[in-house]
Amino acid sequence: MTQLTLPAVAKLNLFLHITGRRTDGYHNLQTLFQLLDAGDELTFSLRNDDSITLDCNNIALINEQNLVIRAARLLQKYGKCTQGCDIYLDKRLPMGGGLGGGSSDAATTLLGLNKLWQLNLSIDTLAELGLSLGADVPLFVRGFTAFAQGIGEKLQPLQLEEKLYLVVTPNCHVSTAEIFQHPDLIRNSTPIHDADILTAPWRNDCQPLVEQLYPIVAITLQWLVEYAPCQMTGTGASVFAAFPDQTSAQHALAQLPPGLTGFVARGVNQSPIWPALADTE
Ligand SMILES: C[C@@](CO)(OP(=O)(O)O)[C@H](O)COP(=O)(O)OP(=O)(O)OC[C@H]1O[C@@H](n2ccc(N)nc2=O)[C@H](O)[C@@H]1O
Ligand SMILES: Nc1ncnc2c1ncn2[C@@H]1O[C@H](COP(=O)(O)OP(=O)(O)O)[C@@H](O)[C@H]1O
Repeated sequence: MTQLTLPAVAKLNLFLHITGRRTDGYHNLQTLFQLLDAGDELTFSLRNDDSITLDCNNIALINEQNLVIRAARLLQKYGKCTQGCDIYLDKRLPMGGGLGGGSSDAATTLLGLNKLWQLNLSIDTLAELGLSLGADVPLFVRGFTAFAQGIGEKLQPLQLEEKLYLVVTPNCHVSTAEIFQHPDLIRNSTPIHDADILTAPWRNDCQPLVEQLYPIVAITLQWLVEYAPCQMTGTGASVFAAFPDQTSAQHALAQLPPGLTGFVARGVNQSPIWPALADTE
């Protein structure tokens, strides 16, 4: 095999409760990660030398800081690999939207190059490598909808109803680091017990602060709530609501006010990367 094309799906945080702050500045949280069937796509092509290159439909993303490049270099070093690759990233997800696009791209890179370079590293090893790139990366390496604790890396798979979601992104970029550093962030929520995950009230502790700092997020939620109960995902700025069917979701999408972008996607319990990887066997 010399070439591989794989999806890098988005996630929603159906709830996000922040239960404390660790001494290293990271926050302990409890969150319900819902994978979606929509996202970016990456193509990996084997090279004869050890160079790693990135091309992308968004030229602003072609740089050494891209999580795709960082994941590829990390894996090449860890796996003592003498091969390189050319990577093409088809960026489709909004960035800085709390949809985990960068983390998902990194995870797909780890999984894809593990296969292309025939490193045979375990999923546990890839998840651990991924955690050094970002708190969300292990979720996408494992590729299942999950209840997460710790800083987001302690994952417990969950089977949820695979609902249809409308995801709406206002034209603003929310920095995850800015929100977690803010003095007004709610960071003392009472932890919920595993048994109460599906019944406890679902809310996002970052949402009140983000609505205050970025009024456009509050305005977007006010628009969406006219159609269905809605919430913010991650540290924003994207918001989402579940719809009973394609017709009603597409109808709301068609009414989007100027300045907002959106897409409809289905929640999935397992990432489509698993069947895609299996097809390459
Ligand atoms: C909080 C979540 C919920 O999904 O937000 P989103 O990024 O999706 O919006 C994620 O876990 C984020 O994951 P990720 O985006 O990979 O975070 P990282 O790069 O590791 O960290 C970005 C910044 O957020 C802070 N951070 C992140 C995760 C966490 N549990 N506590 C934190 O305090 C870190 O201090 C860091 O400055
Ligand atoms: N492959 C990538 N895709 C998107 N963003 C990336 C990528 N690599 C690095 N980044 C950086 O990470 C930031 C947050 O990206 P993203 O994962 O889309 O947001 P979030 O963590 O809010 O879901 C971007 O603004 C960008 O600077």
